[in-house]
Amino acid sequence: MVLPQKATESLSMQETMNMTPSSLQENGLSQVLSMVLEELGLYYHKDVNGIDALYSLLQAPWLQSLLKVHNCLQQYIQQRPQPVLQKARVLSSEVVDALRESPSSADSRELKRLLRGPHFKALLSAHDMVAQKDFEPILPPLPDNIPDNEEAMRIVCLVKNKQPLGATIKHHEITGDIIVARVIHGGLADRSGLLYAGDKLVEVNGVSVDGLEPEQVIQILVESEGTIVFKLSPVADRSINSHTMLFVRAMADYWPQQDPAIPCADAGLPFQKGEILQIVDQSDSLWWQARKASDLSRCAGLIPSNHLLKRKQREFWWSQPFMSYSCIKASQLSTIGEEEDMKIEEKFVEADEETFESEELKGEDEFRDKEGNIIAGFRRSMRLCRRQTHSNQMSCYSRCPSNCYHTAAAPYEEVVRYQRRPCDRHRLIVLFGPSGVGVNELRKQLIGLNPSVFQSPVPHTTRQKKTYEENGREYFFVSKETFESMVYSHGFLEYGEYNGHMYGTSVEAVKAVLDAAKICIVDLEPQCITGARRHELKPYIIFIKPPSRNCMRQTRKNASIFTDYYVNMTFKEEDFQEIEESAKKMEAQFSQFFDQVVVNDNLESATVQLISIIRRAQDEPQWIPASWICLDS
Ligand SMILES: Nc1ncnc2c1ncn2[C@@H]1O[C@H](COP(=O)(O)OP(=O)(O)OP(=O)(O)O)[C@@H](O)[C@H]1O
Repeated sequence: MVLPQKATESLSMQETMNMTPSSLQENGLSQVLSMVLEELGLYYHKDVNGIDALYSLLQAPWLQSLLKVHNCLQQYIQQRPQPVLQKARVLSSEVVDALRESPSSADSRELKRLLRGPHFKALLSAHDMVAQKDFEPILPPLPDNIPDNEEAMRIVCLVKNKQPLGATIKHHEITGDIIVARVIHGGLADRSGLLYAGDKLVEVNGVSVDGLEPEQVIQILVESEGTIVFKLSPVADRSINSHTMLFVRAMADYWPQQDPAIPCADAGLPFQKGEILQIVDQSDSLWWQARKASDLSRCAGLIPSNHLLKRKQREFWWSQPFMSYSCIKASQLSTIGEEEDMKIEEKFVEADEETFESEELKGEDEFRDKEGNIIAGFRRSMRLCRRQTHSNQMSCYSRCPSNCYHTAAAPYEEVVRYQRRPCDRHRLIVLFGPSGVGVNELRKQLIGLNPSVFQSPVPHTTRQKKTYEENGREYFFVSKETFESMVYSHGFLEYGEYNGHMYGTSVEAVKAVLDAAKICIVDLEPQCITGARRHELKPYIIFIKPPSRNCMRQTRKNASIFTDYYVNMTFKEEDFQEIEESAKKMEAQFSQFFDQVVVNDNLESATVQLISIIRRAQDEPQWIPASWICLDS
């Protein structure tokens, strides 16, 4: 790396710090940057932590170019540029004509290509419109009957178009005057820059609002066409809105039209769990303004503040009649009583719990790669343990059949855009879905197709090692005490008991896969998702959704369902029904955690889709909880 020479005329770091903002602007940021670089040069050989990275960043050509652009723009901000000509578009066409007739060269060809580009043409057209002050719409002249003593009044003319005005009004609590309650960020009133929250409304289109109700004023606004003229008494102490931009993930649904408490339902922003919102105004402690990250061009809408939405959730939860139900039915889980009613066809292989762990079944219980090596994480006992735990834990007492609120959970989760660097661990990939939808099959497909990229963690168990097993291959075989101490230290993503033995997927086993630079794929029960949402794993959660009933009938003709007591049992209508119902409940309860949803219709296409989603999850920017980044640093 070439270090800069210390110029004799440069300022020291201390002098740089002492520069006033105006002197900084005069000297230009790039000059300051070169001074910082020189100063860093002095420390370069002193082995100061992180100096190499900072040095290369400051020297980066893109940063230098950006600074040049910044300096040029800075000049224009101060000078208020005047257009040199008003018909740049015409001039550009003339230049293209002239170039056509002149001898061809590489430069002339490039210039022609640039000038004929649609973006460049549009830019010149925009330039001409600004230069000619060709602004639409033309506002009418101010009324000339404004009394001289009304200098404290402001007359605002807004041209009504199809958009709403973007402001709400209300009675002042003490004076009873009609005042602007709030101006919606990005709406017509906000963009005009002429209406502020707290302004007192005096007249609308020449009609005095004195003694009118806000609804009557709104009626005048609704009925007026074209221009609306407001006469306002400006608010004395206008609060400067700092407009802190914050992105959050909605952890609950909100429907303004169903909320009687919202100040203006039409100004509300409906949202669903999992949607990313940009909060643009938090100046009101009860009603924030936000817009959806998926459509930042729209004007903002009202949403309940964190505190208010939490209160609403609690109130809603308590207002529901009590009823217990299992949020997610343990699919295909049969009690002994139910089993008696089941018609067992001859071809089914019946197996008891012991048989599942017996030597005879070990072959079909295992999943091997092309070389015949065992691939961990697909053992039947582990899956049965999960199912039993699932059935024991998932009996969720809820008062809201369609929407199981966690009253203590925050309704918004702050998120940031995260781009994994190539040197970072891969993100953990979590697949989940109703039992029987094909989560394991898809996991198998992914690992089978590319075992050097995808891997599942090796689970832990307290059961005895069999003669053909190896510690760390099928399972990590540990004592009950070790297992329990791992449970107490939150060392498991999921764990449970089956047939008197403990089974679990440890965080360390997942980290071991990630540390080997592989992509770790786990199949988790939904109730384990919150526990898996850790900064060091940065899980990317994919919900595997069943296709339509018809599609399941068609595609699962030769598929066999995995039950506690039977292997190779074909799907029945009630199995499909249970899968559908479980999926609906999972979506209602956990959709706020979904990063993606994949419909498992055709196995091949669902696998291809998953591979592409996983690649994007690792290589492209994604929204993740801000706390994961804070904890990282
Ligand atoms: N898209 C598909 N088309 C056809 N068959 C499928 C498809 N996806 C899965 N299957 C089959 O459906 C059956 C159940 O799948 P799988 O065992 O993966 O379910 P699961 O979601 O892991 O549930 P469980 O853990 O209860 O077994 C298997 O026989 C599997 O091969």
